[in-house]
Amino acid sequence: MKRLGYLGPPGTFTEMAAVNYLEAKLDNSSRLEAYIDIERLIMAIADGEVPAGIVPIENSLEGSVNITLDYLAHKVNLKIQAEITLPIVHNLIVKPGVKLDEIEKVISHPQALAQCRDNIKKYLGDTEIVKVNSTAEAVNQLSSRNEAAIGSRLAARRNNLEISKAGFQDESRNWTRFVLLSRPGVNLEAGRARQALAASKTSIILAPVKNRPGILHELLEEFARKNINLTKIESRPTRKTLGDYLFFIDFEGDSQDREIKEILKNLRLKSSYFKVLGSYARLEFTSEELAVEYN
Ligand SMILES: O=C(O)C(=O)C[C@]1(C(=O)O)C=C[C@@H](O)C=C1
Repeated sequence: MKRLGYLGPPGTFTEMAAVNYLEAKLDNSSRLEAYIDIERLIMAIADGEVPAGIVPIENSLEGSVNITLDYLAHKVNLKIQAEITLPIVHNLIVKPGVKLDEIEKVISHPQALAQCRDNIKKYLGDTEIVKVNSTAEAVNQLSSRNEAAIGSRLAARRNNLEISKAGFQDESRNWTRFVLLSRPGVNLEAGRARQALAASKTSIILAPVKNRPGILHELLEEFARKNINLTKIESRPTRKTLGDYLFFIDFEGDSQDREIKEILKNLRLKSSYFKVLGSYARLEFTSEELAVEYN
């Protein structure tokens, strides 16, 4: 692959996904390139500035990363080449020696702030909340004793900061799903890997032909009839009319399988918008399995 874009700067959880992905692929020659926000990274892949990139797409506490879904639906034609799932541990990070009652402002990425919503209230009350492009940007920005950032242990260590509270997310079990994106026609999954990386999941986006009773049921019945397990269904606005939706559907199986090809053909006939985002391998890491630990 040689160059792999990720949501940076160094110290983000997306960097952790990228490093662990390359390690699983036994790839020690690709260079990581940090992009400061998800929008810029996705456009850079689409424009051919970087051959591939890793972005967050869903979290177990806060749900979808909408910017990623919306760009994949409306702005670009990219393929998902792999899925990487990681456990996420957030930390409340401060200048050395700062006590909780000194903190007047908390800085982080909106997903991280949302994953820690209850604990922010519980420990910091009605503190000011500042949203930035990534958790690592928040940690890098921390400049006074009245501020705290939410981010990775690695980012705290790199900036010589202190962890005031580890495991600051509202539920101790917390995962984020990331996807590896590239332009169509690129096959990044060939080659060596620490584990078999066969395509085992497919993601599509569709809009039903007509908004009428039972249409969603009809579409989903295609999967039920062939005993195909759906792993996610999510709706996002079409951006045309209020009440019109695109459905993002993930399911188990490879779009090259005969049965799945047939399902996709039938769905396409019943859709006014239809896009296959790709069939891809899933890499799921537990904290023990992470080759590179950022948490
Ligand atoms: O800001 C980061 O560190 C990221 O990698 C982004 C991101 C996200 O957008 O979901 C990744 C993992 C966590 O869910 C929190 C933030």
